[in-house]
Amino acid sequence: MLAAGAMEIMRMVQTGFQYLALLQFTAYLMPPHANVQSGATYDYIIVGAGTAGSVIASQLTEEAHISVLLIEAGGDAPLESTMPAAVAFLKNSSYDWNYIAEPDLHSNQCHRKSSPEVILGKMLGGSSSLDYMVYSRGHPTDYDNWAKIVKDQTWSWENVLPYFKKSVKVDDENFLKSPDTKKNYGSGLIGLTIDNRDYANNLLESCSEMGYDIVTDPESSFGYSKMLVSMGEGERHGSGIMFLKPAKDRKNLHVLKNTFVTKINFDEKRNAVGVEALTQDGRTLILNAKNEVIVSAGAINSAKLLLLSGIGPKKDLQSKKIKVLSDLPVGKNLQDHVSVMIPIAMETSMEKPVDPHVYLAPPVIGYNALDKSQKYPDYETASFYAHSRQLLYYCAYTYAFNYRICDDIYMLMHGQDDIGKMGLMTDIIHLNPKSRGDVKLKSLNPIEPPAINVGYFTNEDDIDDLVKFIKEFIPIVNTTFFRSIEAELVDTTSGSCYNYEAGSDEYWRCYVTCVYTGLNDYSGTCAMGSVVDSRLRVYGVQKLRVADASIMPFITRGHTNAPVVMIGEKAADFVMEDYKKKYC
Ligand SMILES: Cc1cc2nc3c(=O)[nH]c(=O)nc-3n(C[C@H](O)[C@H](O)[C@H](O)COP(=O)(O)OP(=O)(O)OC[C@H]3O[C@@H](n4cnc5c(N)ncnc54)[C@H](O)[C@@H]3O)c2cc1C
Repeated sequence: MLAAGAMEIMRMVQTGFQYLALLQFTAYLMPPHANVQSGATYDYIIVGAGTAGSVIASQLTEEAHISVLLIEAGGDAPLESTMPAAVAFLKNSSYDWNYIAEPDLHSNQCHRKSSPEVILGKMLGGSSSLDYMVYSRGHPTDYDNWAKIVKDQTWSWENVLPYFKKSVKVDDENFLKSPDTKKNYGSGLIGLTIDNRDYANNLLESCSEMGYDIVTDPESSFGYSKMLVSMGEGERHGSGIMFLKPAKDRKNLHVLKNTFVTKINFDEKRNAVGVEALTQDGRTLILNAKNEVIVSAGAINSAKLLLLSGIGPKKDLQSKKIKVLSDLPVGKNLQDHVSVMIPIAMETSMEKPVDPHVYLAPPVIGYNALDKSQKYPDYETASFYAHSRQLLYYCAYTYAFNYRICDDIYMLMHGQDDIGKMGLMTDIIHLNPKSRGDVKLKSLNPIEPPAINVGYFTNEDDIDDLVKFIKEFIPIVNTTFFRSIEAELVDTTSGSCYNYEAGSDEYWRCYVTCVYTGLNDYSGTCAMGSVVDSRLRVYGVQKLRVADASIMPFITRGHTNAPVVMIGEKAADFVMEDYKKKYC
């Protein structure tokens, strides 16, 4: 069992990292743990020091007279979270919430478990400390659609673009000189790096041969390019370090680490007045917010906390005997991107030593639509060159497919000699899935994980769409470069789809429901327009905002980290504007 061996190695490396964490290499990059007593009062309490929470805390504490308590269930982000090549190791560690979803419709076919893993960062920086760092903003129409939902222009593309620009910088003269970068980048804290390794050029030539545009800026609506990743000087630029490091010595920022918020407290007029939290050593703290509580616990845990606090669907809350403060569809509308892997076996090549400061594999990204006259893309291709041995790790560990499938892929990719082969692994990603899941409470015990129904393929149109996207992509193996190296598509289903004629729609439908993966871009559970208004205030109560991936009414046509940073920046502005109206 090759894949089982690869998993053992992954676990051993993780154990090594656990020991390294005892040395606290990253502590100097983050704010210290605050000494906070039960009963203490702050101007604002932020729940979750993740992607959005770190941005908001950093922006609010720029005003020295505003006190902020930032409460995070995890601790400091560890050394491996800063190293781009170690990106995969944090999954299933103590820095992940390690949630398991309810069984879904198809996972039992080719995955090791019949329930998908739900990966979420549990540390300063949250999921931005363990994500794959692909920088993408989504398409302008995403935000114009959000604006339509709330019937005002607060979230139109025109009004979110300045916030995207504000948080990032690109130190690459050639990239910025190109006409299609459209002056879309600013001089913010998060560095962005274009991976310029030559490997990618052959694939880009093949895309051009297929008639697709080659662009410099992956943020162009359509086209294929080298990937932009949230990295600077060879290190991950996640929200935790990039936003909290500059704020770490501020006297008005108090960070409670390893502390789990269990409930939002309200007064009799439904004003949020603070939270209850559980410390690592089992103490319960009652903490007060003079102005507001801001929930930034991510799409799964924000929904859970609101439900525990009496904000959610009346019927569900009453069935759990929770007093209903506001009857809202909290937890509904859960969305994620789903991808299907397409490996292509390529030329023989030597493995290169791993450099921890280089992105794990040279990547190419493409945005495409079946209808070429359409203004927005409906699928993305994220392609990585990797050695067959690396692919074994992706298959078994990252994608959690069953060992039989991973062993077969490895044998097909690796070939007969000891050197092994390079492969091109492409994730075909549905950018606008119709399927929806939900988050519900399993019990009243706040420590117990919620019931997460990821909902993949509950709308079968998503399967049909993916079949069409795959069929449009795979002729790439017939382009000049891939023909010259005798590249071959690898059947990853390990016999599961042999009942169907290879290449038929039925075959590809079987393929899709075998080797799909959710991308952990969870969003939509406290959606704007149904749970929060366009200034992210929760309907039916006062002094409570939600600001994180949960507020997206529709998932963006790209990945979700950059949009969440933008949401954090905008939320901080809303809070400051309201503060100034009240006090200035
Ligand atoms: C494995 C993986 C790979 C990804 N790859 C990419 C990518 O390449 N590109 C991209 O753009 N996006 C990617 N994403 C998605 C992106 O990282 C997330 O959408 C985004 O970071 C979510 O931000 P957030 O603020 O909503 O939540 P988070 O960043 O998850 O922050 C929530 C924080 O709240 C804390 N918290 C939760 N509950 C409580 C509580 N009760 N009390 C106290 N604290 C609490 C959590 O510990 C966490 O720190 C990936 C995600 C994952 C998991």
